[in-house]
Amino acid sequence: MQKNQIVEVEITDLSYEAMGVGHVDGETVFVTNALPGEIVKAKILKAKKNFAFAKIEEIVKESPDRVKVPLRQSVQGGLASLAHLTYDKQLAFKKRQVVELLKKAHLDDIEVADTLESPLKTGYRNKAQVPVRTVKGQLEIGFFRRHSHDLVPLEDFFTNDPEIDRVLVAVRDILREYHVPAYDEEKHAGEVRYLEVRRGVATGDLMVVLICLHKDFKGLKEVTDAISEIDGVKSIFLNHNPQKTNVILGKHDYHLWGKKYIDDKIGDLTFEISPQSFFQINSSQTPRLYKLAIDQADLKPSDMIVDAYSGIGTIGLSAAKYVREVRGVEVVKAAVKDAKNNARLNQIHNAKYYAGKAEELMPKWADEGLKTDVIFVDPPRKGLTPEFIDAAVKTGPEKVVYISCNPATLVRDIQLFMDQGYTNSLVSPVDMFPQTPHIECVTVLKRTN
Ligand SMILES: C[S@@+](CC[C@H](N)C(=O)[O-])C[C@H]1O[C@@H](n2cnc3c(N)ncnc32)[C@H](O)[C@@H]1O
Repeated sequence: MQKNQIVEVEITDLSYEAMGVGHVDGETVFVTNALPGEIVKAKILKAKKNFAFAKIEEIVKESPDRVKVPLRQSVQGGLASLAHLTYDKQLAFKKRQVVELLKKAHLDDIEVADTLESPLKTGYRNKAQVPVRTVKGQLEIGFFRRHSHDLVPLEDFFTNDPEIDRVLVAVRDILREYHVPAYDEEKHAGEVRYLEVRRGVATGDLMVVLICLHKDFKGLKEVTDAISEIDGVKSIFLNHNPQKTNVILGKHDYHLWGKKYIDDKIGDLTFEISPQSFFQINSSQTPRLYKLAIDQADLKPSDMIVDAYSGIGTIGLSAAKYVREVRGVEVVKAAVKDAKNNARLNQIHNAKYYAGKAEELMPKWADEGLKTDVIFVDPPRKGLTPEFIDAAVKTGPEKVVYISCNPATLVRDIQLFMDQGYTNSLVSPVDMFPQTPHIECVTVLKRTN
């Protein structure tokens, strides 16, 4: 296959990134937005030695599972790259990904539950970070076209809470009104790089974060005053990111107006969330995810539990009433401060949170002789480290409840726990990210000796 060649190809599978997979002359071709069962004419965009990437020119035979997507651009841009597949089939796709990863690791005897559907299928995101750039002489918000930094202007982001889109558009209009320059990546000049908006779904509180090249700019006071007038906005920050980087947030947040956090609820608990703290994105599904994890832990009043990768303490604090003691560890200091605060706010007195890397604190605790009954882990995509797993096992937990946002590292880590005498019989995918290929799972590892 060669660049710009048009090939006719039958799509036989979906890749983990939700690209249609087909074969031409024994070589694999990945076609954006194509679905299994379809025959498409596709244009080769990039050809490598044994495989190629392509985009659809014409659908010759359409899948009955194809959904006509209202926002085709955003789907192509990767914002919601599964949106062209019916929701039922999205759930089945996610389950199958987990089944196949387990099979590849020769762990076929572990059962995979049906993916737990999300109550909200669109408009579920309680946080958005969108790029700000100048397009045709005007400041725009939108998304970067796939594999590029070309901004496609957008007002309806499809998976965002519509209240968040309302505020994004209102802030965009204020920036235009006060002639604030958008960031220019090539010249490393201008001001606003990204807009972040977070919403406490239970309270309606909205936080706006202007992610900027400089700490201050001409008109910042007027812009802040105007944003504070937007209905529902309770908190405004400036995040300073002076680096030439693709990383969205800089290290420092400057409080501009209002509260220093927003409030939200999970179940009957209230949480204060500051700008850089992790909070589960899909508020409609989070209580169901935590319930599954806590039910599977089968907690006892005498239990000592660890909440590792604890964020603002949501899992440990949700479990605290069932157990004797909770100890949490989290690397982001502001999140640990939030966790301590949240324990106080909810009058929970048996939970302590510590700042540090889980792979460093867990070995320290194990060396100090800590004994645990249940360990909850909820790491980022790269999963756990062997050092963490060794130390966790040393504290003797009967169960390790693993919440994972990357099934590939989950399967790797299940094997590591199995090597240390733990068993696993069921992985439950939970759909936290409808319309995207991202997969969240919950599973429990049980000690056998
Ligand atoms: C997927 S989030 C889970 C947060 C929380 N359990 C929740 O449900 O909201 C992962 C968390 O791990 C934290 N983290 C990342 N690397 C870490 C490390 N090496 N040690 C401890 N925490 C870490 C991140 O800051 C983030 O808060």
